[in-house]
Order: sequence, then structure tokens, then C-alpha cells
Amino acid sequence: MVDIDKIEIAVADIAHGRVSGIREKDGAVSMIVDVAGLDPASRDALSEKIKSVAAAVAPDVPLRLLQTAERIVPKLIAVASGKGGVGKSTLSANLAVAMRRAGRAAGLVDADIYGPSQTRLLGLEGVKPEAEGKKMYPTPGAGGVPFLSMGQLAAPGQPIAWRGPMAGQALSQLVDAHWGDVREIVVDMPPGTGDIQLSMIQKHKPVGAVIVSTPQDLALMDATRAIGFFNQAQVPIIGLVENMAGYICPHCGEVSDPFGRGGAEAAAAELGIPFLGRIPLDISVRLASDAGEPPALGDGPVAGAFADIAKRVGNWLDDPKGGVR
Ligand SMILES: Nc1ncnc2c1ncn2[C@@H]1O[C@H](COP(=O)(O)OP(=O)(O)OP(=O)(O)O)[C@@H](O)[C@H]1O
Repeated sequence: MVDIDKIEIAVADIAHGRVSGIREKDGAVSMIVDVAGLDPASRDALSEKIKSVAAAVAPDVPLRLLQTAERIVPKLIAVASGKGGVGKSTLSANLAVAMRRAGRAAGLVDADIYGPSQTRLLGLEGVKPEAEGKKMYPTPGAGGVPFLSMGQLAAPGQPIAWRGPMAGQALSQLVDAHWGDVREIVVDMPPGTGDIQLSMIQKHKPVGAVIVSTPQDLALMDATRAIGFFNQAQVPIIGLVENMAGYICPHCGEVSDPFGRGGAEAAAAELGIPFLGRIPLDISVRLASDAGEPPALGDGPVAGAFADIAKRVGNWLDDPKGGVR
């Protein structure tokens, strides 16, 4: 097993933020080296230095360096639901955490102007991001997820009452920030199909959308509307996640289904979109989330469920034509 964290730490010391996307595949380690602004001799010198540092940490592991001088625009993954309260924010935060845990260079934007809640979920309440003029630097939250939120643009405790262009500008400020080595940004969308959604489609088109629903018929009907919106905007649907599926009793462990069972999977099949997985209704999800410790950072079945969903989303991002695997 290759210790990616060890390589990442060793390389970070000498790479000055130029290395990203460190990953292991089939026993080899690959990474992206941003060589923008360096002359050819300095590029080679940096690559050699990285290789020797990585080899010192992991001597027998083949290493692949991909040099790039282009500014990399992160891919956006919209997480949406038809209605509020189905766990869209919970899924977004934990998806970003699980993607990062799997070695992906993921970040998170909270674009939910109606109730930005991610600062709490990532343990960043009251933390203001640094900025250079109007351009902000994301703050690392729980699990090391770089993060920016609509809530950070508004005065504390004030409701956000932006409409049309204002909402669009706020979204741009979050998306066009100094994302550094982040390659994929999970965007927690507001529920429904309002100004933020339109601005997203027109200015910051996501590569795909993840739809969240509870197993209930009503929530599923709303989810279908969200799916219709993205279809119309020609944003591919990565898949549907069923949240609050099967209640696990904390006392006896019995599983019951307050919102029904399997509804989202059946609906996904009917709609011809992939089913990404289900997250159980579990009090530990709420307690950990409220404490700013995303459950995806844990070791139990809930963390496993988030990891499986993150893996499927990651596979899709790497090869959208290959579908969800
Ligand atoms: N699987 C789950 N098990 C237990 N509680 C959950 C689960 N998913 C979400 N919750 C809890 O349900 C509440 C609503 O979740 P969340 O804020 O993620 O929903 P949302 O769809 O983003 O809502 P809103 O549209 O209001 O932002 C939160 O208190 C959250 O901790």
C-alpha cells in the first residue's frame, strides 16, 4: 500500500503549491506539476527535485509527473434537490470530504443563499476567508476541504436577500476564487430552480449534477423537476442519491423505513439515470454534522456509504462516457 499522505507532505515542502492531484493507481503514483512561469531549466529542476523527494519516501513506487502550464479551471459538480431539508448540504459536505479522502483534489462551495449551513458542517463557523482585493482564498475545513460560502459574503446573522444579478455575482466570487490546486468543486445549490441555478448554467456550467432525494414520493417528484432543469440546460446527471433511507434504531439496531424504501432507486431506474447509493437515516449523521465533524471522516457504515458514492462520482468525473461504476 503506497502512503500517499507521506509523499504529499514530503513533496509539499519543496513544491511551493505547484503540485496537485497526487493519486495512486495500480501501484504507481501520479501527480500534476504546475510549471506556469518557469523556464525549461527550472521546470526540469523542479521535476527532478520532486522525483527524488518522492523516491526517498516511497523508493520502489513508479512515479508519473504531468507538467502543465495552463491555469486549471476546476470542474463544478452541482448537488441539487427539488425541495429543502432532504440532506443536500449534508451530502455535499460529505461528498467533498470523501472525495478528498480518496485522494481527489476536491473543494466545496456553499451556494445555498437561503440557508448556508456548510460553515457548521465543516467546523468553520465564524471563520472569515482571507481575500486579495475581491478575490478570496478558500479556507480549509474538516477533512482539509477548501471551502467558500455565500454565508461568508453576507453580514453575520443577516438573511441573504439577493436576487438576479447580485446572486449571480456572488456565485462568481466564490467560483472564481484562488482555488490553487483544487480540481473539482462540489457546489451545494439552493433548493429549486432560481437565480443561482440560472447563473450557474449561464456562467459556470457544471460538468454534472448529483440529485439528492428522500425515498418519499413527494420528494421524488420534486427531484424529478430538478432533473428536468438540468436536462434542459444540457448538464449531465451523474446520478441520484437516496438520503434518509432506512432508520437504524440507536437502541436495538432494528432498521425501519419511515420514508418508505427503495423509492429513489426505482425512480432513478424509471428516469433512466444512475443510482449512486443510499445514506441511512442515522442520528449519528445529525450529531456529527452539528458538531462540525463530517461523518464521512469516520470508519463506520455511514462513512462507507459516503465513500462509495464519492468513488462512483470520481469514476464518472474521470470518464463520463464510462458512466457510473
Ligand atoms: N442521513 C441522515 N440521517 C440523520 N439526519 C440527517 C441525515 N441527512 C441529513 N440529516 C439532518 O437533516 C437536517 C437537514 O439536512 P440538510 O441541512 O443537509 O438538508 P438540506 O436539503 O441541505 O436542507 P436545506 O435546503 O434546508 O439547506 C440536518 O439537521 C441534518 O443533520
